Amino acid sequence: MKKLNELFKVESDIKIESIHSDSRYVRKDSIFFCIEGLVTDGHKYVDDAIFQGAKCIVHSKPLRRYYQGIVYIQVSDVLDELNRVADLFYDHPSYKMTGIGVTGTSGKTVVARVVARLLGRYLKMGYVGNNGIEYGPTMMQMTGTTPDPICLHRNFYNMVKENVKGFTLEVSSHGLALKRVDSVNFSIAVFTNAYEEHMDFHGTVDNLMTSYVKLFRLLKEGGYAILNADEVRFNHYLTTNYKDMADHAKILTYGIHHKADIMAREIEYYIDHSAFNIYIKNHYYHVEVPIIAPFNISNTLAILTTLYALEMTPDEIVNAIKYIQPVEGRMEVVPVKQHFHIIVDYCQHAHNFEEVFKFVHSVKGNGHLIAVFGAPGRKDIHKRSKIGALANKYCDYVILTEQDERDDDIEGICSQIQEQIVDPISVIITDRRYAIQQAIDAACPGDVILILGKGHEQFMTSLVGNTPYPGDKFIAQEYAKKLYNEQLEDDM
Ligand SMILES: CC(=O)N[C@H]1[C@@H](OP(=O)(O)OP(=O)(O)OC[C@H]2O[C@@H](n3ccc(=O)[nH]c3=O)[C@H](O)[C@@H]2O)O[C@H](CO)[C@@H](O)[C@@H]1O[C@H](C)C(=O)N[C@@H](C)C(=O)N[C@H](CCC(=O)O)C(=O)O
Ligand SMILES: Nc1ncnc2c1ncn2[C@@H]1O[C@H](COP(=O)(O)OP(=O)(O)OP(=O)(O)O)[C@@H](O)[C@H]1O
Ligand SMILES: N[C@H](CCC[C@H](N)C(=O)O)C(=O)O
Repeated sequence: MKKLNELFKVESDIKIESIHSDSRYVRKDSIFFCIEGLVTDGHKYVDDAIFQGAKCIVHSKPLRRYYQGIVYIQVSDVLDELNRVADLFYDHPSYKMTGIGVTGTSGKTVVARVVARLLGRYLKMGYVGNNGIEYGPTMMQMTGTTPDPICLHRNFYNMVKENVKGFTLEVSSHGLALKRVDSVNFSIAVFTNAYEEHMDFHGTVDNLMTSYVKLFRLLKEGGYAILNADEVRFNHYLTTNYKDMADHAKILTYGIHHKADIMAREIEYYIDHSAFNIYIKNHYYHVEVPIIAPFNISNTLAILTTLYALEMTPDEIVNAIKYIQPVEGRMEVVPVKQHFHIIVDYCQHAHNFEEVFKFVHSVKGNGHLIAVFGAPGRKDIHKRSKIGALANKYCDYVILTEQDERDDDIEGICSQIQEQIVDPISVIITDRRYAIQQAIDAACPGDVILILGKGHEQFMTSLVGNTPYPGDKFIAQEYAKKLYNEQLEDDM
């Protein structure tokens, strides 16, 4: 809690209990920040906020009415002010911890989650990202990736109270563009990869790249920039658009194909693990990880390079590799007793589908590839035909199903995907649970079932909002177990 005159240059010393940018959550004795959004404008909700108990309004446009007893503060950029005040209100919490930001199109969750878990073996760590917010006993689900500054600093404040020493934060390109992390102190910034995605929001590749570069500008003086040597295009963009980065940050690189500080070579891929030689500066080791697919080797290198930046020795890093486990819903192999494989993955973009299909195709031997997936409603509609064409190229059987329908139409979405599927047998089973069960019923020894798109998520977004969903892994595992036991009984 702070007095208003500790947050702004004003006379009023009223005690501020909380800060908000959404009028629907405003509480008594609070500050309301009016944000101009893409859908609506926070300036419209000032009266609601005051009715709910706001005592101070921070705005950029003239307001319709001004009430007695309310402090109005007009600024040129409310988001900048929100960042400054959120950080100050919560006592600069991110400066009291080691902040590790992870950005890029794909792999943020894997890298941020595993780094937090590996470091969590030595000290208290926090994690904020697509799989939720986690520190000490706190575990919250989230629907997005990077929260707004108020949510971030409130959670950082609670982390400091819990004696958390460091955090990993997934920083989306949206989060960077919409100034969600402008007031966060980052000691390490990690880059995974850049694909031409989210164009509906960014408009151009240039805008997307500019967003990613911003994380490196936010690095504290002398912090570490961890770059993927295989991402030649982004590295070029970064060095031409942030020319003096090397004067402010220490740079470390990782790579599978290009020369880097930390490299993986002689990689062997299997359906349930990978083996490779790792080169850390002038040290060399042979390692095995229960992590699958080429992109996850790249993620593993990003993770290990982060440990290196935190001054772990090569021997300590190699020891830490033993504790790497797959992240929930990210190329997660579902343990079943049958002789087929089930993998759950959080494919979001067409390029994710391509890489996952390609990988499974290359390791599955003579088995069939059975895929269960759909596409979300009202989002990236061009993706539908692309993933249909990819399924046509790589799969043997395809079951199209629901995935976050919103106010769209599942049958319609599935049909748009199905139009591109000519060779493999494809069916539409809109009930996702039944679709997964059908795939398991159809599987023979050696086959691989890929259940894509929902990953770890335990909700389904429909017209009425999020409704509970047990999760792809749970449904698959339970059904495979039931089937196995029934077969055992039949055989007896
Ligand atoms: C494009 C985007 O990021 N939009 C976010 C943004 O919405 P917006 O700017 O359109 O806000 P708005 O709905 O127009 O409202 C404007 C302001 O009025 C306020 N308001 C609104 C209604 C009301 O009754 N009272 C009120 O005060 C809102 O709280 C807001 O401050 O601010 C909202 C409030 O914080 C977010 O909920 C919303 O995220 C939406 C749900 C979203 O889908 N975001 C996605 C695209 C996103 O950010 N995804 C990335 C990950 C992407 C990836 O890598 O896959 C992420 O980091 O989550
Ligand atoms: N390094 C990578 N390169 C390409 N694809 C990847 C990489 N890592 C993961 N993927 C694919 O992207 C999916 C999402 O991975 P992850 O959740 O780690 O990414 P993210 O950056 O957090 O994505 P989002 O912003 O959509 O939540 C995985 O399920 C996998 O299919
Ligand atoms: N199952 C979710 C995924 C959200 C992915 C998130 N990264 C984003 O796009 O904001 C949906 O399709 O709505």
